[in-house]
Amino acid sequence: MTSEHLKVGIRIRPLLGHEAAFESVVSIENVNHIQETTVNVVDGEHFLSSKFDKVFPSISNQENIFEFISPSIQQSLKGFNTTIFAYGQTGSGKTYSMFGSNWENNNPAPQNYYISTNKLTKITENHPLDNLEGHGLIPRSISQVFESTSTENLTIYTSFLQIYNEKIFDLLQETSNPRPLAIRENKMYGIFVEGLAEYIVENKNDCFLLLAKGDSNRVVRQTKLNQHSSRSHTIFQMLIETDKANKKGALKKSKLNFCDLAGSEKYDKENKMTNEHIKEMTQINKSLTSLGKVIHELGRKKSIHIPYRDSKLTRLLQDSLGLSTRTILIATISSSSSCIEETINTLKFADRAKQVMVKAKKNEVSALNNEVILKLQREIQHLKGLLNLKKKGGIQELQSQLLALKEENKKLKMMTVEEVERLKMENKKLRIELQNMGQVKEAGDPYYKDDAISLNSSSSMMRLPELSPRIELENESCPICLTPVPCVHYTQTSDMSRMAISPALSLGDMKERNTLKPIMSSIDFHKKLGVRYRMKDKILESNELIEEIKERENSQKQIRLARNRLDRITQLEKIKKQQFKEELEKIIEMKKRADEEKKRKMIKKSQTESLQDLYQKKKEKLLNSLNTKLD
Ligand SMILES: Nc1ncnc2c1ncn2[C@@H]1O[C@H](COP(=O)(O)OP(=O)(O)OP(=O)(O)O)[C@@H](O)[C@H]1O
Repeated sequence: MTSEHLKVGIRIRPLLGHEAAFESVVSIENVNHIQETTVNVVDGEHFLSSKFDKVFPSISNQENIFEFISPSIQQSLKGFNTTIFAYGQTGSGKTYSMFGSNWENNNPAPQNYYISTNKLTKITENHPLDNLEGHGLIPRSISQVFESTSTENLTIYTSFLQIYNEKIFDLLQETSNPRPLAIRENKMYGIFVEGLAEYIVENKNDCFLLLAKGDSNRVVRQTKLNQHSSRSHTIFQMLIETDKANKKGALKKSKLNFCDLAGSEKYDKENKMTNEHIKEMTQINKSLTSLGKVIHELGRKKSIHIPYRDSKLTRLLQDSLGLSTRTILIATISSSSSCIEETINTLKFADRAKQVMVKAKKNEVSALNNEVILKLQREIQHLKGLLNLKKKGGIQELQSQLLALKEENKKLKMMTVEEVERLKMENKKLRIELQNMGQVKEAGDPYYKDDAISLNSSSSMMRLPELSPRIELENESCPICLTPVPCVHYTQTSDMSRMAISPALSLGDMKERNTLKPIMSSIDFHKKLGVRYRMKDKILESNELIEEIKERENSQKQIRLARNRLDRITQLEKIKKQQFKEELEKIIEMKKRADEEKKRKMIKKSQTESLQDLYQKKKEKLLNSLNTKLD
């Protein structure tokens, strides 16, 4: 384990057209391409001079910046986790540095670079992916990963996410109605995003496609300082796993993260900002403040509490900040006097970041580690089971696999490194076989029906086995992320009675994107990438997701039925209660009326009696008076 400072490079952006009226306030000491390490920001009111690992003048090109991070990319292939950050004010050149001009404005409008037909033809005819000039750090790193090592014995998983308004979204999803994903943590995987698609990539073209796909899904908006300002933080990750053990019998595993942060922004008093824009700005500034606090704490010699949980960004990057990860910060600044305060703030942040110590260590695990072997065996069991089910629909076959696996477990203690490698290779082979099967609709395949609806003629999306009609689809929630469909895992089709699932990226969808044509031109659009999803307690393969979904759907159906029954009983109870209440009210009313009647009768009776009494008395009185007169 080696202890080192977080590496910080400062990139100065040249003055752009809209800054022509302003002067440059940023200067560098020792202006030559090797020793530039001190940057000065000076005007009548401000003075700041700070030293960093490297300061790139505005004339630097993408190659110069890449040279700064390239050794760390190489290290990531040796098992070191590596994170590259771009931090800076909005419009200062973060996305330009990370992605490069080739990738600018994918969203929403095509970039001039590509519309220029001469250039387009030229780029397309030659090797478009080798046109390094317009590539930033991410595409250059991808090229380095694939060019500097044989990937035959590597498995590389790629994911791409954005954090927008404190919610995490998978940028490699099919749906137009994305749903937020949750951060989870467990012993097996550390911190991870549940249900995030991790595509298996075999070459740089696969990676470029994913990068382009994700980039086109990113939220952008026009700000005062940037016409296409990124409004979300993005993390593009390559998870590199070796399939072959090294001389010491160890397998390596490393994460390569590229984090393009959204730019901090000040309230624009001149132009009225929409509520949505203000909300975005507040969330961006808040999460950048959290990042600043975490960096500040990490930079202190004795820190009691590091507030990783204050924002999704810091929580996600928890194991990439200050722990066992090589971290490089590229802080981008504008040299314009109009941005001086923001530039000073960025440099102060970068200054704090350089105090952070990281303890980079190789992520190696012995190939003979029981957990590794068991995990591989379990995966093979899963994959074989899925293949058998697909090929024969044979449960018996699956059971015999299980027996064989138990036998294998007995031999666990006697395993050799070669045998573990064989397991890894078998694992990879099975996954590819399974992946290929997913593309083709096979005759006699129990999962596919001839009349299954076509989702997209150019797409090779996998379909769910035909399910019973699902008319209440709109209210359905996804069994994976438990949010209403459509979501990352489910794509809603036009036919409301069926559902489609897209476990692998449909590259066919990319075909029509004008902006990406030069990059896409040499790519096999019908290729299908394998994908896995990390869940709370396991990893799901693309095909396995179908089983999982069926299972969850079944239990969800049971829950729904039970809920319906309960609802009906409650409803009945309510009706009965109402009826009882009405009956009771009727009886009370009747009793009241009877009482009144009785009373009335009694009154009448007493009135009649008193009348009779009076009559009797009068009669007697009259008789008496008559008798008296007669006497
Ligand atoms: N080093 C550079 N040389 C030439 N142009 C640059 C450079 N850096 C940035 N630009 C240009 O400046 C503009 C803004 O750059 P960019 O979009 O990369 O900024 P950002 O920091 O990512 O902004 P936001 O945070 O708003 O997304 C773009 O038009 C880009 O082409």
